[in-house]
Amino acid sequence: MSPSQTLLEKLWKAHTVLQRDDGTSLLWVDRHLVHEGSHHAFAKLAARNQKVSEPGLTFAVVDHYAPTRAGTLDPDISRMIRTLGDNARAHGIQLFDLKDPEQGIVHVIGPELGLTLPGVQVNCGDSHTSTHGAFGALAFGVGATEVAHILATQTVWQTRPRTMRITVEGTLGEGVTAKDMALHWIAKLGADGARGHAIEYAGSAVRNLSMQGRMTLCNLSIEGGARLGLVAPDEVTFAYLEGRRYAPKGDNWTRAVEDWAQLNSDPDAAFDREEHLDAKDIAPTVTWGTSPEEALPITGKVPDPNQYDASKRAAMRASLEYMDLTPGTPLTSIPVDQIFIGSCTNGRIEDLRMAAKVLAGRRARVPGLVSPGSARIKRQAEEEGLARIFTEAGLEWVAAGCSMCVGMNGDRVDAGKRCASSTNRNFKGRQGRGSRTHLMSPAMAAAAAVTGHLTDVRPLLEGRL
Ligand SMILES: CC(C)[C@H](C(=O)O)[C@@H](O)C(=O)O
Ligand code: SF4
Repeated sequence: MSPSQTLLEKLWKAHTVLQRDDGTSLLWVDRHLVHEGSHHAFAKLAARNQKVSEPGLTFAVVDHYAPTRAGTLDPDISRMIRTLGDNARAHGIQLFDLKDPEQGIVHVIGPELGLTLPGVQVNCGDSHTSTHGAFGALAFGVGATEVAHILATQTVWQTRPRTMRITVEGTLGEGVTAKDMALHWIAKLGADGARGHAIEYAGSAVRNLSMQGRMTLCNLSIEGGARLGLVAPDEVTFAYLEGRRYAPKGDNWTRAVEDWAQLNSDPDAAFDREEHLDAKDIAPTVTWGTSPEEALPITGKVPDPNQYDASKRAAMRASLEYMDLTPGTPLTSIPVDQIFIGSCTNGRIEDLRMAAKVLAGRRARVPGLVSPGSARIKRQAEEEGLARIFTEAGLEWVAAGCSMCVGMNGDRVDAGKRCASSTNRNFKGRQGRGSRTHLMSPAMAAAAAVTGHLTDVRPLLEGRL
């Protein structure tokens, strides 16, 4: 009998083509996803006169620069989009461009198309590739040099991360979501709390999450310093994938599900680290600073650096200054200028449903943008009447893409403005030079839209506000 293994160890072994003496493994890549940022890698390939070795396993997606409104494109933006298309056509790669009915953010459409499956290795030149781990896929972001290596060989050299398990037991309260679970653990362990580790999420609170919630959780693994996130596949995973365009069909489906059901950590497998959380301790959480770890329950106050460890004070003061916040201010008194709902973190149908539940029959006091994660989600939200709820509330309903998560397509937050955002990064200038970002769930962003300041969504959901 082989010794007990964690899910990561099983996946790693299954993809190892060869191992170097220093412990680095050459891994086989089953799905290589490329977005506009791949142009450096394609240029490297061209300079060496190399071809893409597995064009059938490579998929190109326009997302970072995707315009979300009609109108003339900035020449630099259209050049980025055109370059991706040219590279895809030159190498015979399937392209999901702006006109494709399946267009969207790479980490949203991979799962929607059934390209992301349990047990496969997914790589992309993008840190939030960790999202796909929600399916029990070995999925991690790589840099430009590695993208070129994968294009040329369909393999990547990688050191195996250490293993870590975060177990969350219990039931999340009303209005508390996977986003809050993620911000909660990152606040507790720190933005590099999981550095060098692959996190497997387990426990009843994780099992009870939908695939959308699991994707949100795995997406944010990176913001806590982890290399990747994983959730062992189960019935919820299989139900999500069945019938998807690239998912196995017929007998292959039946056989695949039998195999996938084996993809879990053995009961007595040892992890390098274990963390345990209780779902009932998790409140709707918002960030107040410029790192995802600078997060607190919405019922809290802007922290006073003097009450924290000396090693933290300088960074906290810098965050407070950038965010223009005073210690002791209740978080719910912080006014916002605008809101954004979207991104690969929280731009899926369930996220939009939650936000719409808060906004239904209400008016937003501040402007805001709602950008679905994909064209498919956009159609679904329109059919379900969610889009109408957003526009009737006074928010702008736009096309799919990374949009205001990173502002590369021109959807930016102006300098000095404060945005309640369903995204994953609140770094200085992330949503535009001088912009101030408060991260939260889509429901919480919707609540902030209704009141014009950071707000606990729970009374709104209960109809008490
Ligand atoms: C532009 C891209 C490479 C980047 C990433 O790696 O994640 C972006 O998607 C982000 O979220 O910051
Ligand atoms: S939506 Fe944001 S986090 Fe996700 S890939 Fe795009 S820029 Fe990165």
